[in-house]
Amino acid sequence: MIKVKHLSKKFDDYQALDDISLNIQKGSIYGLVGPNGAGKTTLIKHMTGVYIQDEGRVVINGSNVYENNGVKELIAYVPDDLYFFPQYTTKKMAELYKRIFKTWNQDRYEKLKEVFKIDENKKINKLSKGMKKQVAFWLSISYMPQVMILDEPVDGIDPVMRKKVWNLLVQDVAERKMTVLVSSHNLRELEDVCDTVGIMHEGKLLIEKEIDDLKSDVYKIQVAFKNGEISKDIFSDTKILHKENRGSIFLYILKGNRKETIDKIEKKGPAILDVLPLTLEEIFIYEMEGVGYEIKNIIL
Ligand SMILES: Nc1ncnc2c1ncn2[C@@H]1O[C@H](COP(=O)(O)OP(=O)(O)OP(=O)(O)O)[C@@H](O)[C@H]1O
Repeated sequence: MIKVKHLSKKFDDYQALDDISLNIQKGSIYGLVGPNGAGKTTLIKHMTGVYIQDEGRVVINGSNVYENNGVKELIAYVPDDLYFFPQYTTKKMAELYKRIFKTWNQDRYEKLKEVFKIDENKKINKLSKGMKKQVAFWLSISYMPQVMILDEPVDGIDPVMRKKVWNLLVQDVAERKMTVLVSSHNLRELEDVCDTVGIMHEGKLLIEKEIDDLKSDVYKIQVAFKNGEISKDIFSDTKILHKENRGSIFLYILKGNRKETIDKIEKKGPAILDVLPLTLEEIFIYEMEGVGYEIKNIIL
């Protein structure tokens, strides 16, 4: 559905995107994560046809996006930095959308009044930051887009409304195979909704994986041996992302063949061996640590 092929972009001498390729399947939710300045918004602005790339292509439904109104009509884009016409109310925006988008669904817009509970006659610019985000999402999902591209969609929205926004998104993906790309720093919430996650760093895509694979690939173990030693050959086929010890108990974050490594440890007869699940947030932190983006222990 969405293909980004070898996309590169420089702002003057700064390489903001460096040979990015990614694939998003129809009817799936792709989570784009990365530290501040990684290039997420820049990538999104190429995917929505705002920026023109230096090299590469963005293809949606088989066609290039840039300067292609036919393709852009399929996409709803909720940017991080929202803009609304100064005098417009939500109702007036809905009337405008109705004229612009053939797929506008008035019935849905009306039904979602119950969900968003925002006065549609109030000027949008007079609403709070979180309410503006809600309005942007409400209007976008009411024209039944085939693709939704969302940059920090729940930033500033309260927890109850955030849950409702995610639920609406998941519902449209399940019911009408909408395709979603969402950038967020809220990894706990992304983890619940995404099928695939892409981790960006310094303009590059470090990792792109289905979330289930990502979680089975990176794992945490707690291990202890009676003699207190761990032979190095246990980890010969695996990458140690992180290691620490509390007394004789060692905690490892490992990446690689889980079964082989666990088998090797078990053969050595450990006193303790626990394999613990990792959250997406932990995976992100350890992967970033692996590329030198460390979380230093700061003592104040
Ligand atoms: N229009 C621009 N002109 C020059 N540099 C830019 C421009 N837009 C972005 N950049 C630079 O490109 C890099 C990537 O920025 P971008 O906004 O894409 O990051 P991001 O991953 O979305 O970050 P955040 O999580 O903070 O929103 C940054 O170093 C930024 O300063």
